[in-house]
Amino acid sequence: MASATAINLDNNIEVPKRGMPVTIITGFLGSGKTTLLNQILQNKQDMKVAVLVNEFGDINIDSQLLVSMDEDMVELSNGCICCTINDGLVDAVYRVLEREDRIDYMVIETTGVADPLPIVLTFLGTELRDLTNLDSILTVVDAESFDKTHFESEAALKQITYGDIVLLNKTDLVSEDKLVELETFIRNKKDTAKILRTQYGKVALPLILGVELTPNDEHVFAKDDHHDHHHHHHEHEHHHHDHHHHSHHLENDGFVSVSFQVDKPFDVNKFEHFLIEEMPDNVFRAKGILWFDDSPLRHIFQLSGPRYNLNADEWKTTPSNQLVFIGRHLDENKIHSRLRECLI
Ligand SMILES: Nc1nc2c(ncn2[C@@H]2O[C@H](COP(=O)(O)OP(=O)(O)OP(=O)(O)O)[C@@H](O)[C@H]2O)c(=O)[nH]1
Repeated sequence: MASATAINLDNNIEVPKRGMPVTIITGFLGSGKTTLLNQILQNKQDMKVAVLVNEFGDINIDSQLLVSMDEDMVELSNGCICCTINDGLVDAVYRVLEREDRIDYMVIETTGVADPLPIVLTFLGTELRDLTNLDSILTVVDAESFDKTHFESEAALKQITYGDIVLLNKTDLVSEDKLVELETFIRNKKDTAKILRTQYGKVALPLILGVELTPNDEHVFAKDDHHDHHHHHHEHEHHHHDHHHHSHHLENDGFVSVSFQVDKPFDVNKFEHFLIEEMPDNVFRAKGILWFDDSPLRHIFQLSGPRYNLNADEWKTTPSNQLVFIGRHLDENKIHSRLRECLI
């Protein structure tokens, strides 16, 4: 734990002087991590927050959906942060630390299929240990779709095990009984976790930032590290410039991503038909920024489990279509050909 005296910022978040405080946001696909990040950015007041976003997929959709893309924002490319030796992450953190303007806090959003341990060890077990102060690991849980099988994903369970704070999110979609059942499950996995119920990630920031909950000792974590990362066969080599490889990780509990990007608009009726009639069942998560020929607006598409929605806002870039689908055993050719049929 950091022992340094804390400075009190206007919004009462206690930020220690020693090392830049870092919060890691983890949580399964579609649980509400980006939504939480937007809550933080909207309520941070005068605090300067640097954001690192790591996405599973070849296109950065999340970073385009954050409320501010201003200068205090840094984007971490879709590289692999599944490994303990994690130069991309270390470099991105250095870029933040070396900035001339003041940065008070760093928040990292991990991909939904990531085990957070390698990221934690990057902060506690490298030279970053002296420059940063890992404040807490926040785990966002989708109260509607999480159940005891945790999506047959080892990563989903690890995310809970390493969470100092668990945000039980989407409480609007479930009964009190289900919430109590999930809280019991979470406590059984980690009895010290602070559980907070949330809707759309709304939570008072002093409850989640500057809380100094992560033990500042890599040995607490390192005992869990052996079987996961040293003996675990990586399908990909570290071709940091070869995006195609990164979209086909086999180590992500079988989850793969398929991306589609094209500079032509969709016909809205054809796309709706695709959405309702042709969306493969094994797509667990999809998101995109959509361009329809009959609309001057951009449409934000979100699909998570059984639910999807489309919201319109203004284009901030030249219109184009960008979509990412995530699931197990996805047929890339089929998804691409169906989408091409939706184009004008
Ligand atoms: N009903 C409901 N929907 C929510 C809530 N929080 C988030 N959502 C919706 O859930 C969907 C996924 O939210 P995101 O914040 O993008 O989830 P994520 O964890 O960043 O997803 P990945 O980037 O795929 O890992 C979006 O459509 C959100 O609007 C909530 O509390 N209630």
